Amino acid sequence: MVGFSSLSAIVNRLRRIAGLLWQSGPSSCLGLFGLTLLSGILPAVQLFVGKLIIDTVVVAASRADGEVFTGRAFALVGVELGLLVLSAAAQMGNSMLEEVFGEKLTFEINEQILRKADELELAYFEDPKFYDMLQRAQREAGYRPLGLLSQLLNLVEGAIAISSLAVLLSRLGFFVVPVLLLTAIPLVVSTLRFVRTGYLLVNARTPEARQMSYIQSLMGTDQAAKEIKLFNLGPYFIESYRALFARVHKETVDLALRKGGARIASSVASSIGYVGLYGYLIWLALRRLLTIGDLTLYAGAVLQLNNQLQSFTRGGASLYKNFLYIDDLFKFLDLEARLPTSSIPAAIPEQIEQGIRFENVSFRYPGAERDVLSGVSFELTPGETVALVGENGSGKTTLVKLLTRLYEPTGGRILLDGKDLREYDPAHLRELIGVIFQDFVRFHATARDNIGYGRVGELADDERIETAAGWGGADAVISRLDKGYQTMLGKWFREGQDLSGGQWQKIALARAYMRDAPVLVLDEPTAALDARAEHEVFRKFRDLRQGKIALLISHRFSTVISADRIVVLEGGRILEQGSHQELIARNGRYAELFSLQAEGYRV
Ligand SMILES: Nc1ncnc2c1ncn2[C@@H]1O[C@H](COP(=O)(O)OP(=O)(O)OP(=O)(O)O)[C@@H](O)[C@H]1O
Repeated sequence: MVGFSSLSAIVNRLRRIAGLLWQSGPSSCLGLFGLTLLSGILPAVQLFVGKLIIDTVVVAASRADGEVFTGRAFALVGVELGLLVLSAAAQMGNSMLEEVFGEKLTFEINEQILRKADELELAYFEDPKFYDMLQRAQREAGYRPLGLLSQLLNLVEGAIAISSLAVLLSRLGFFVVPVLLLTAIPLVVSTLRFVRTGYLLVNARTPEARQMSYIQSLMGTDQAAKEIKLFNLGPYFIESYRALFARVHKETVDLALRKGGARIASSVASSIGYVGLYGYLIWLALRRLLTIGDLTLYAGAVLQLNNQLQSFTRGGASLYKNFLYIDDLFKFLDLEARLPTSSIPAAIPEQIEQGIRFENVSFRYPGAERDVLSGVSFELTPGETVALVGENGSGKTTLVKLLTRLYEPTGGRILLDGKDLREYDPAHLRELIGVIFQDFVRFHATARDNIGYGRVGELADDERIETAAGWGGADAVISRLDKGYQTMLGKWFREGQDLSGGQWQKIALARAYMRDAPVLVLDEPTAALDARAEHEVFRKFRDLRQGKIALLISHRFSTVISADRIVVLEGGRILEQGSHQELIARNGRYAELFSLQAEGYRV
């Protein structure tokens, strides 16, 4: 069967699920189990008391000393009432516990998903297959575990009820239970088969489901709303949504029709068994081999057993279904971080002495067909500002991703003070680097937190946050906000205030400075800033970079000029490097790009 190659795999899964349930609430688990046992036994006990009542009534009516029996009959009715109340209380307790426990369980699993997403490296987040897995895991976390739990309990309850009814019916004849079991087989087989088909279908169309949720999120958030309205894209996206739905819906209809047909056929088979046994009971009663009480008892028991078998099958199928789906969750939770790291990481240097050296570094994105960096060698020394320039797609940002160990070079190595970056703990290494990416994040959080996230351990340090804001030029932006640093930024949450592109960039820059790290990486840090703000940012940057390693990526030559050294990348290779004057004198690609830009300013 899908996903379960062996019995040991099933046992493993069961153990894992049991562990999850237990971890989420041991007392709830025990409570649910106890109530389930009770609910399982009660139907057979009720039937049996029912039989005793009828037999007692018959005796009371037919004998002279019937009064004794009448009292007994009423006492039994009292017992029956008690059983009914107990059964209702058990069911109520069960559903209450399930509701409360289910929420806790869902939370536990969602938290595990978040932890896993945090642990996995960037490469996963750039792979569509990862999103399929994540989508499946998140979809399942909401209700599968609870479904699984309640089905497991229902099944236990059903098994107890079936066994107790089987014991009752075995008094009638050894063949009764086997007949009912045999006629239930078609139902079991077809139900399990369709569960598997349904699962395969849902999994196969995860990409379509993701495309649909992408359209939903596009049309449901502020980021895209502007362009969607301006380009009148709404009807187009809605039409795409419809087309995707039509594709998946057709398959759903086909499956439902096939499922319906098979269900009718298997129901006929199980009805034949039930009706046959019912006829047999009538025949026994007519031959006075059964009392009226017996007839009522056995007829009820046959009917109940038949129903129980059907719901047991359906419950088993749902359990199997949840088992399959929950396997997707476990597959996601079992993903392993791919970054090779040393088991005994090297100590991060207190102060960087020699600097960072790229040695013949090559890189190819996972699944890509060509290298985006090849044979890149250059150095970054403390106290020096290096600017990376190059046309779009030449590999500048990729170099930063390698430096920050968001990716691993596919060839060559990067050394920090003579040691390969792989020898350091990635989290510790990243603490050395303050970085702003060109696609920085606009956190829908307070201005204070937006900056403080740069060093989350210092989130309570207002002074540090304000200093970083000053360095990034965000202080002036924040002073104009209604609630200053406490202002919620972005429009998603209550009282949120949105900022302009340049203002957001200043906040992100402050976040990078919050680190006060020995390595500063600024990838297009001023792309959204006006000329005055840009000038100010670089004036401050010159003061701040003292003694630090600073790597600057920019298309603006006004920014690049001030760097100590400029490295020109083209097609993933270093074309030339040197100071601005040296490169201009060389009259190569840098000089060409520089004069192109300078020409743009001439009138
Ligand atoms: N996650 C990715 N997966 C596959 N290819 C990628 C990925 N990110 C970037 N690339 C490719 O790698 C190349 C280098 O991209 P990179 O972002 O490093 O360029 P860049 O020099 O920073 O460009 P820009 O000046 O436009 O910011 C490009 O051809 C790009 O298509």
